[in-house]
Amino acid sequence: MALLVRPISALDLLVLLICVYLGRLLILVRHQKTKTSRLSGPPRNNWLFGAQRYLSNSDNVGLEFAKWAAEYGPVYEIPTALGYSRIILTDPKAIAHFCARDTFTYIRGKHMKRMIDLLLGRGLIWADGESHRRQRKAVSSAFSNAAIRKVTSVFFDSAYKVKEVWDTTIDSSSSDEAIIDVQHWMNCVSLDSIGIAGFGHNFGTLQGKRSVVAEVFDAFNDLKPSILEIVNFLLGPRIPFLSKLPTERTKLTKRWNESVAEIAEDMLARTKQTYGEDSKTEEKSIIGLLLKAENADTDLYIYPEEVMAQMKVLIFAGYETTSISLTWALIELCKHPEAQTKLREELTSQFGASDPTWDQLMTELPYLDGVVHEILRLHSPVEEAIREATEDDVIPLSTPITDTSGITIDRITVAKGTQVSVPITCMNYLESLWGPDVSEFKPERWMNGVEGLPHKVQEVQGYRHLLSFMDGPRICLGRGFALAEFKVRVVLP
Ligand code: HEM
Repeated sequence: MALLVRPISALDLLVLLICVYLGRLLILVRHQKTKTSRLSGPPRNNWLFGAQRYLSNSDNVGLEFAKWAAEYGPVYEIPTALGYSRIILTDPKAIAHFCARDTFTYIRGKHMKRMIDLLLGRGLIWADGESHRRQRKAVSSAFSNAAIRKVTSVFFDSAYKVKEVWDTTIDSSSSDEAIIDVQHWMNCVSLDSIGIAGFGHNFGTLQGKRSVVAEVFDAFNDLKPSILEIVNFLLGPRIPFLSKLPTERTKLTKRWNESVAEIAEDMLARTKQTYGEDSKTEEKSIIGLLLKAENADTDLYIYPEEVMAQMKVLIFAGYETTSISLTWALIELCKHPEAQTKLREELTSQFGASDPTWDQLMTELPYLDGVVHEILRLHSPVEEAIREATEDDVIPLSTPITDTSGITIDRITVAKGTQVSVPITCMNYLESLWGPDVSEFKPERWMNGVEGLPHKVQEVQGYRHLLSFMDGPRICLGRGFALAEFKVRVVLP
């Protein structure tokens, strides 16, 4: 009997590969489902994208998560792409457990790390575990209170420059009105501040200088996502090669990398020249500390390729977060003239026409403090912290929940590979924590210190019981920098 053997075609190979991929996917999904607690959550209406398409079209993801928390309980799961799901934690004890294990048991997924690598290199935001600990130690002294105290004058200088431009615009307007693009100016303030205070480099955007870095950021924001990008965003975590597809975003990422690398190399060269090998000059700037760390004799060793990455991280992390918060501060103050009056009274009664020092800004202006924290609560620029479990884990809960089989549980099991998330903005919107006035702009709620906050809120760990800067090993490194800049900007509207 003759056996007909057909050569394997490319199509056969493709079908085989797809079958292997889907088979592996099924096994993984099954493994996670059997080892992870069965939690309630919104239904899976779309197998391909799960709830991600719905969330990416939402104006306020925090409110969506808060709505689901009210419906399904403080810990629930949402469907994600290709049959997977993500656990959402709003229970304070569960979040504390998660944050304490951040960078070791919970790390960013492979796809996210690849995207960070392309954009920022293998610096602090990319690193996990011991590598993260070492890098963080190397740069954290640059953000000490003593360091921020020294650069507060930079924030005042930038604030005065903006005030001057705005005064001129208003004075030269022929009518009673003048249109000011607040977001644009807040971007300039943030970029110039991080440049001067962080690296001694003046981007000069407040003086109207063109900055490629700012242009690339603007282009990123204006980018209308192509089909490829949407597919990469939604399916990339499960189909990693999608992040390699050439898109407009990858072109912009390349431009951003080149422009920052150019500035960074220039800064590195200048700083090395200024400090010199044996210079006794005190190192104040972030770049100075990074260079010090580049010397292998110190215990703060950072590899040369990480120095550049760290600089990208600082510009990236410090630029838009602060400018978004500053813009929201001005919007809320415009909507609440009574808050403006209270702020002015507090300032003029204590300091007249002079500028408060860093210490006074931090401790002697309770209403200003309330305004700043209320903005951070209502308009947190970072929406969610998503991680993947590197091992099976058990997360304890402060409030028992009922799983889908009707059993009451006071801890949940999480299988290796499961996505777990802290929905930062949602935590700030939960009526169950903050009370019925949760959506109101009320600086007064911060006036009696953290003891004045509702008891439930006090169960949340983190800076002032807010997760806007996250918590644990990845808590925002620049929070002191951001708060000082924020307060200076709000006292000089
Ligand atoms: C209002 C302003 C800011 C907010 C709300 C904010 C919030 C955050 C949050 C939530 C994270 C953690 C993200 C995650 O774990 O996924 C973070 C990380 C970080 N932030 Fe900020 N940030 C602000 C301003 C700044 C500024 C001005 C700088 C620097 C000058 C900065 C530097 C960093 C760095 C370096 C990290 C990474 C820390 C690590 O992975 O160890 N941030 N920030």
